[in-house]
Order: sequence, then C-alpha cells, then structure tokens
Amino acid sequence: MASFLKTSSSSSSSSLPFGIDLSQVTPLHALFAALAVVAAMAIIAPDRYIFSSHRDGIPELPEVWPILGNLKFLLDVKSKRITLLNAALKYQRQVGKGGMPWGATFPALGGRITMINRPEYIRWVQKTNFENYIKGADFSRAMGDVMSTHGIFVADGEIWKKQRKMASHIFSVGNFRTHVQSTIQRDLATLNSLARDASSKNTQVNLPDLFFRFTLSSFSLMAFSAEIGCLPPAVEELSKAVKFADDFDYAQRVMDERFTDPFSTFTEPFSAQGRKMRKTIKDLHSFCYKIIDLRMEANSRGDAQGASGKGGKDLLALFMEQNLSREDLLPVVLNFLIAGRDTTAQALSWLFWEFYKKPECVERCRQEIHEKLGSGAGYRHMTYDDLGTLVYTQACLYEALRLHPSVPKNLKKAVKDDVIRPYAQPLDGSEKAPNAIESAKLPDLVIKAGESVLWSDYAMGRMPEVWGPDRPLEQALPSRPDSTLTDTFASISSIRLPRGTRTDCEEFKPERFIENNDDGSQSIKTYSQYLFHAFNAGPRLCLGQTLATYEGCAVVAELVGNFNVKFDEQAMRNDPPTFDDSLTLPVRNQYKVRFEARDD
Ligand code: HEM
Repeated sequence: MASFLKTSSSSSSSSLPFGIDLSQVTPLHALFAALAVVAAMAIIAPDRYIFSSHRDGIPELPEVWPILGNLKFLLDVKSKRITLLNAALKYQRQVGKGGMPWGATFPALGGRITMINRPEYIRWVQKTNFENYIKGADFSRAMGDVMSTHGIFVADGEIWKKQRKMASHIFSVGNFRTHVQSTIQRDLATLNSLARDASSKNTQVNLPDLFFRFTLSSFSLMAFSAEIGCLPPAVEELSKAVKFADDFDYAQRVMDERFTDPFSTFTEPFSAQGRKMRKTIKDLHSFCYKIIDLRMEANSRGDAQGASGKGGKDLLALFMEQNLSREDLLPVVLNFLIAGRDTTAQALSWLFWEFYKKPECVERCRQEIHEKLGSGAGYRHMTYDDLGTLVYTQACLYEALRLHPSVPKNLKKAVKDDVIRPYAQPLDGSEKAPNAIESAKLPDLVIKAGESVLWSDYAMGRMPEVWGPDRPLEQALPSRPDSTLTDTFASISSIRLPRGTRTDCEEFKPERFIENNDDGSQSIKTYSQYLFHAFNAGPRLCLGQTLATYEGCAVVAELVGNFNVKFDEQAMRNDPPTFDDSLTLPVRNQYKVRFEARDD
C-alpha cells in the first residue's frame, strides 16, 4: 500500500505534458516558461487587452500596452494624473474626430468599451434594444454596498421595474400642485429669510453648500415627511456641516473610482480608503434607518404622517404599503434621497457660475421673474403652474445642464452580442440639433456580450457635431486666421482656427432652449431625449425631471428676484469652480457669495 502511494504520487509529479519531470524544474525554468507565455501572449495581443478583440474601422485609444491594452489610461485616472471627464472629451476630439465612436480595451468593464457620444447610438442602447443593455455586474460591484443591488439606480429587470412603477405615483401632476409645491414653498421662505439674514450681516455664504441643503431639506420632507433640519433661517448655523452630505460625497467618489479601478475589490479590504468607506456606509445607512424607524414607530402608534396632499401618500408610505421590511426600505430611502439632493443642487451651482460669467443673463431672468411673480413686497413664491411662464429662467437652467450635466457620464453592459445600427431605427428631426454639422454616415457598431458602451453628456455638450457651431462658420472664424488648428473644427470642416478657440457649443446660450412661436409667444424648445440627454432617456428617463425643473427655477426666482448675488471676483478669477471625477458633477472648490437684498 505504502509503495502504491509512493508510485502514484511520483507518477503525478512527473505527469506534466511533454514528459516534463517536475522534480527537475528549477525556479529559473519556471521563470523562463512564464516569460515564454508572456511573450506568446504579447505576440497574440500586441496592442489590446488579451481577452478582448479589435473592431474594424473603430479607432482606439493611443498609449496601448501589449496584453493589458489601455490599462495605462485607467491607472492615470486612478492616480489622478488625468480626470476621466476631461480625458474622454480630449480623446473624443482626437480619436473620435468628427463625432465618431471610438474604443479602448483594458482589464475592466468587460474588456472593451465603445464610446457612443451620439444621439443616434444612445437611442439604440436606451430604447431600440433597451433589454440588451443593463447596468449589470459593474454597477453592483461599484455601488451595491452603498446603494444596495436592489436600489433603483443599480437594479435591472423586474426589481427595477417594480421600484420605478411604485415611485412614479408621487410624481403625478396632482401631487405637484399640492404636496410638492407646498414643501418647496416652505423651504423657499426659509431660503429667503436666510439670504436676508446674510444680507443684513454682510456675511459670505457658500452657494453650492446652500443648494445642497435646500434640496436635501425639501426632498426629505416631500418624500419621507422627515425634517432633516439642514436649512436654518440664521446664517451662523450654516457653519455646522451636514454629515450625511459629507458622507455621501465621499462615498460617491469612491464608487466612481471602483468602476475604473480593476484592483479595488482586492485593495479595499486592506486600504485606509476601504476602512473609511466601510465606516461611511455604516453612517449613511444609519441616517436612512433613522428616517425609516421614525415612520415605522409612527405607523405602529397609528399616527403616520405620510400625507401628500388630498388623501395622497408620500414615497415612503407608498413603499411601506408593500409590507417591505426595514432592510428593504433602506435602498428606497437612500437612492431617492441621493437622486433628489445632488443632481438639482449641482445644476444650480453650475448655473450660478455661468451667471457670474454672463451677468446679462441674470438681468434678463430678473426681468422675467419680476414680470411674472412680482417684485419687492409684491413678490410671491413660484408655483408649479408658473413653470410654463418662466421660459427664460428655465432655458438658463437647461443650458447649464447641457454644459454641466449632473450625471456627466454613464455606461451599460451588453447582455448578448449586438450590432448597433444607428440608421436602422426610427429617428426623427428632433434628434438633430439645429445647425448641427452633417456628419459622414455613422458606422454600425459590433458589441459583444459582456462589453460596455459608454457615453459622456459632458463631452456631448461640447461637441459641434452634436450641438452645432450655432453661427455660420464665417462668423465664428476670427479675423486673423492662424495656421494652428483646433482638433474639433479642423476634423469636421478643414477650416483653420487658432488653437484654443472655443466652439460655439461651449458657450452658455439660453436661447438654444427658447422657441419663438408664430403667435409671438415664447416657449421652451424641446429636443429629443437622446440629444438633450441630461435627464437620461428611454424607459429609464429621470423620474424627477419635472420636480428638478420646478425646484431649480423656483430657487433661481427666489434668489435672483429678491437679491443681488455678489460673487467674490478675485476668488472666482483665481480659483474658478472646477470638478472632481465622481458619479455626479460636484463643484470642487465651492464658491462664496454675498446677498444684497433688493428693495424693488
Ligand atoms: C437636475 C436634476 C436632475 C438630473 C440632471 C437628473 C438626471 C438623471 C439621470 C441622468 C438619470 C439616469 C441615471 C442612471 O442611469 O444611472 C436619472 C435617473 C433618475 N432620476 Fe434624476 N435627475 C435629476 C433630478 C432628479 C430628482 C429631483 C429626482 C427625484 C427623486 C430624480 C429621480 C430619478 C430617479 C428615480 C431615477 C432612476 C430612473 C430609473 O432608473 O428608472 N432625479 N436622473
């Protein structure tokens, strides 16, 4: 028996292919063998990630390594040598010249990504073949521990459908005229008192922070009937930080990094960032559990406050009717709180940055606001029904979102192999922006199962092939043409512009969103969802678009209608607002303003 065992073990030790006797293998042999394997792989994949494939006719990112493809790009993003958003725009102009799609391969996001910064492609992914493009494993891995794999922002299929259906009830028009409006107006009054207090004390206020407080306070009240107490009427109290907000800003940045960091799953359990993230998640969840527990206690006492107007219910009440457990309610509260807070506050922060650069737009807004809502003692808070009349104000908000989309990039994973055929689907005229440059016919795109398609609304807002040069090119041309070219214009029209010239679509022009009607009136110009894409499109179109539009315009009206907003010129010039890579588009170096109460 002993000799049988011995024979058997020695035979297994020498049973490698080609009769290699393992006992004779030295570490040096192993090293040579490994090098040979790597060399063979490098010959097979000299310019791509080994487990991916090239696509004919689709240009790819430069700086490619054998076997690992464009891993350097991801490492540069991770080390913050580049910001993903700026790099995506740069490569769109260089690699995807003329608004064409482009690709990259690396050991992340399914091995290969295809950038599809065009309405025609996005429509295919978000509508024509919607079922084939899901959030999938990358979203669960990057966001699941914070937002839950059952949260509306992470889930697919039936779980997503159920959440969406239930939530859509609170966004009904009836609800807006009652519950939503009264909540917003309550907080508008507080905002007004706060700005008046700051004005009388001549105190500077961090404007992006103020917007976060406003949206967090009003959304918590309208969706969960919860008083967060983060929007105080006295300016001194603004010095107290809102912990939930700080926690979520941190969590967002880490979640965003996880998408592009193929190693995060292995490093986070041991890193300081991972430790901080675990603590942050715990705190975020306990914040949400407090809201849930308060409601559950109220329910069990029989005095639930879930009213939302006449006989209506708030979001939490609607979900609680499904007999969901405390744990199942967590993703509802967290996902909606985040949806309701960040996006609108960021849109407002970027809008006021644009206002700083174009004070003439503030004057036009103010004129409209005074005309429609009154001024001085005669001013009244904006109602939901006023929305249709504040055309210029809404156009400013949408133009800020076009240039600074609150969700600046997004991706989907293909379930099965697919070919995106931009012209084999019903497109309509609204897909094309007025004056957009005619492109060459866009190529069909082969997408393999598991691969990702990406788009960047931030880049699209800056692409003349999507938003047009606006002015005839002769007018856009400088009087003294130079021999150096901008990539964008050069590629699409062979017209020469000095390096650094900004194309018109990079300019803040609210008029883009204004329709001059035959009867002399003006209304908001509607573009296809796939073109003005800041609110997403197709079956996953943002549920809160109307709420955000009303809330955003109401805040602008309250502040611009009643105050002069004084920016710190020197700070704005020396340290202009910029952004960090994150899931959304937060202003990094938040700016401060002074309010000056107007008496007109
Ligand atoms: C300016 C403000 C807003 C912008 C730009 C915006 C934009 C977006 C975008 C781009 C998405 C798609 C996200 C994804 O695919 O992961 C989205 C989804 C969503 N938004 Fe908004 N949003 C805004 C405000 C709001 C507000 C105030 C709410 C209120 C709760 C809200 C609720 C939602 C929900 C529930 C979804 C998920 C829809 C689904 O997947 O079916 N949004 N939004």
